[in-house]
Amino acid sequence: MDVLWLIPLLLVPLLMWSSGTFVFYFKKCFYVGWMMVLALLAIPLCMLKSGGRDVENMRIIRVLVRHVKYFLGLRFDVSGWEHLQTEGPYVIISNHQSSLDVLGLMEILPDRCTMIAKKELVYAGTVGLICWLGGIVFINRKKTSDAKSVMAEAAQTMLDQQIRLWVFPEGTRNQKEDLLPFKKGAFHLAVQAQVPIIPVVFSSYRNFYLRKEKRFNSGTVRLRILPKIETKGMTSDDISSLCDKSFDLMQAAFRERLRLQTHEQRAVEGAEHSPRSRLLFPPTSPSETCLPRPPVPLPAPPPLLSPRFPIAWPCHEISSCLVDAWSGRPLARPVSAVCPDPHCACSSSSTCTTTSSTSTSSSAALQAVSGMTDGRIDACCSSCMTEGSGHHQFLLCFLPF
Ligand SMILES: CCCCCCCCCCCCCC(=O)SCCNC(=O)CCNC(=O)[C@H](O)C(C)(C)COP(=O)(O)OP(=O)(O)OC[C@H]1O[C@@H](n2cnc3c(N)ncnc32)[C@H](O)[C@@H]1OP(=O)(O)O
Ligand SMILES: CCCCCCCC/C=C\CCCCCCCC(=O)OC[C@@H](O)COP(=O)(O)O
Repeated sequence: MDVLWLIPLLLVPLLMWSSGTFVFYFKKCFYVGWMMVLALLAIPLCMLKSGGRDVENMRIIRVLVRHVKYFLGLRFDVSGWEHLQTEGPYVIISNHQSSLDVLGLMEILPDRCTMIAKKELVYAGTVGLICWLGGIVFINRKKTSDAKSVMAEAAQTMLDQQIRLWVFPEGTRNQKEDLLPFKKGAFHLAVQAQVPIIPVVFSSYRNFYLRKEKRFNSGTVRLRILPKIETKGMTSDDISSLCDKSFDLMQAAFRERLRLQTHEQRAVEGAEHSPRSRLLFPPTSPSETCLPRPPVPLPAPPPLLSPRFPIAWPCHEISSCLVDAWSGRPLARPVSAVCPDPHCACSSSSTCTTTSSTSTSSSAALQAVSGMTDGRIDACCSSCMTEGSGHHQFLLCFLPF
């Protein structure tokens, strides 16, 4: 009889190992259940600390939620911290893909910051109660006039109590490849309070989380905090342009990251198909460069296949040639220069050559175009093009020392 209890214990790891769909539901249920438990723990702590609804309770919630990412196999890589070093109140806006956004939000949540949320959330059991205790402002999205007056009140409270507010201007969850058009509330809020807006872009979750396909793997979310947008002196006439400007900035950052993710995914898939050679493949379409490129050999990845190895991309497609696959940071700068290599066959039918040494002529070429001196040219010739003058140009990856 005792042995029967072992069956579900064995079954769960077996299903986790064999079924992606099971992993998806298991992780989702765990997430919701565990957040409910954490909220239950947080309620008495918040009551003891503040005696009721208070934005300071967000500190407790933040501390309690920070470890949840480890259970779900998620990493958060944050850039632009300096943009959050702003005194006083401000409005943070970010894209909204899933309830998992709460984990990223808690990674960077500044002090005295709470959120605007749909009113339905207040009924979400212990989570609803903890949201209320954390000072979350609930709005009725179906009644614009109500939402407007609640937000006008929130603008005043921001100033009176030095509070920061986090708004999801898409107004709903969105897992498409592009952001949804922004609602105007966040911008009215910032202009009414005359406080800056700090945009935060979450990278697409599609590499690890696909709701429709029922996939929930491990993955890294990149959070990019963008420079603040001032609203001092703006009036309601400026709302539309402020909204458009914010949207354009965030959309550009989201798309740029998505492009990198696509390359990363392709490179990883490529590496999986060719584990011994670890080669990167030329661009997908021959028209992307003027000549076929040789595959660029990658250094051996460390044991256990950590993705921390440089990947060479077609330089002309993105703003950096070599990207650290782990952090996404550029390792090298692409520079357009007249080809310094006398053997470079950019002009004719054969392939572009690559060079990994610093030759005098290439240094001179680099200095001429970029003023950079201390560095090494690597993985050169990602694309070559013939200029009107007949000079053959190509892109160099410049690795600063
Ligand atoms: C331990 C456990 C821990 C748990 C932790 C939990 C953390 C929880 C995190 C929770 C995360 C939860 C996350 C969530 O729950 S996300 C869902 C809830 N959040 C939102 O919906 C926020 C974004 N929405 C908006 O801002 C909308 O604009 C609102 C809802 C306000 C109106 O919606 P509507 O659809 O109507 O939008 P519209 O933009 O077409 O506007 C229509 C007109 O109104 C004008 N207008 C708009 N606003 C204002 C204003 N303030 N003052 C004056 N005027 C204003 C506007 O200019 C336009 O006029 P015009 O320009 O066309 O003439
Ligand atoms: C009485 C029990 C009710 C159970 C309800 C479970 C509620 C979820 C519980 C735990 C999840 C953890 C934190 C959730 C906070 C995230 C809120 C969220 O992401 O709401 C979605 C909202 O932004 C947009 O809603 P729609 O996409 O328009 O829809």
